[in-house]
Amino acid sequence: MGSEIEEYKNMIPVIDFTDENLKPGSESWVLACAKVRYGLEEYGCFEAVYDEVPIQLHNSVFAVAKELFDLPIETKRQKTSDRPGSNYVGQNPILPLYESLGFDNPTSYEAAESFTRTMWPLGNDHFRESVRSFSKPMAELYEMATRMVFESYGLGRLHDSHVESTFYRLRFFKYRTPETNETNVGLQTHTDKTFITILHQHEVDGLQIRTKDDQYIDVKPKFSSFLFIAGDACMAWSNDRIRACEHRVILKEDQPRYSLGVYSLVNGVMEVPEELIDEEFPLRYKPIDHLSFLFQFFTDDAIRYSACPIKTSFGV
Ligand SMILES: O=C(O)CCC(=O)C(=O)O
Ligand SMILES: [Fe+2]
Repeated sequence: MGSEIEEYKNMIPVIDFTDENLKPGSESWVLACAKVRYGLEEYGCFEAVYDEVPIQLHNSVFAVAKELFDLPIETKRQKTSDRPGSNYVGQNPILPLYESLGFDNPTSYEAAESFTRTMWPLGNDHFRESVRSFSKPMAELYEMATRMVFESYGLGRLHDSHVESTFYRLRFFKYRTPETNETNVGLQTHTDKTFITILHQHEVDGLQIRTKDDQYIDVKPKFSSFLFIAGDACMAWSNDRIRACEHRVILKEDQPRYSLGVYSLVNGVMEVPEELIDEEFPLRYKPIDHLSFLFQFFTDDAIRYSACPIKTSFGV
């Protein structure tokens, strides 16, 4: 196993979740757990290949994403919620190319229908069902991959309760093409405030990951590939063993870019598991209330613009 891990040094690991031999406890499972952990500790991410999203579904979810962004701005602004970070973002002079919109619990019929009706008062079954069909395999991928993360630290016993307290948020992203003399930065380098984000790109590339030694690696769009990214909450849960993935979007092509993010957010309070505390990693976080962290991040500029918001909120 050691030598197989060696092969993954200096590149973002790729794990094939479609592999039939990938059953919990099998040799390939144990190897995949090691790769997942290596990817998250070294880069804050890994690439998951998962063909439960066939190309037809990939195409239809991006076709409806385009339909969504083609709606008038006033319609997109109708999406409001008291949950932090779930409103429409766009026409922001600091991020002129970027627009983003989404909703919580995308696998649920009621939640998907309610969002769809906010956007299309007469309904849009194709939108609702494409989004639900895409979100279901994303939830499966999330459960399998987080099981590997937990098991790689000997914390398999905590995984079921993690999944029970997790909910998902689906967000659609659009970047228009820059005009002459305009910036080509779609999104500045940042970490996500999520536990995990699963990113999926369509045709036009632009996503880049920042490495520990300040290099940027391009992540190419592939229809059956998903980038599994650790957010600030995962970093804190792991007591800083896992890096929150720093990433950005740079527009290089003369076409609008679409992408999708499936966010995982955790209800209730997470504590750093005692197995992750030792001399090298003494306890670095108080119990973390993820949703109150999100609320603080979006309402308190002192936290939002601090060097590491989750440490400002919950560091010991
Ligand atoms: O568009 C992408 O691929 C990434 C979007 C992103 O990083 C974000 O919205 O936090
Ligand atoms: Fe992000």
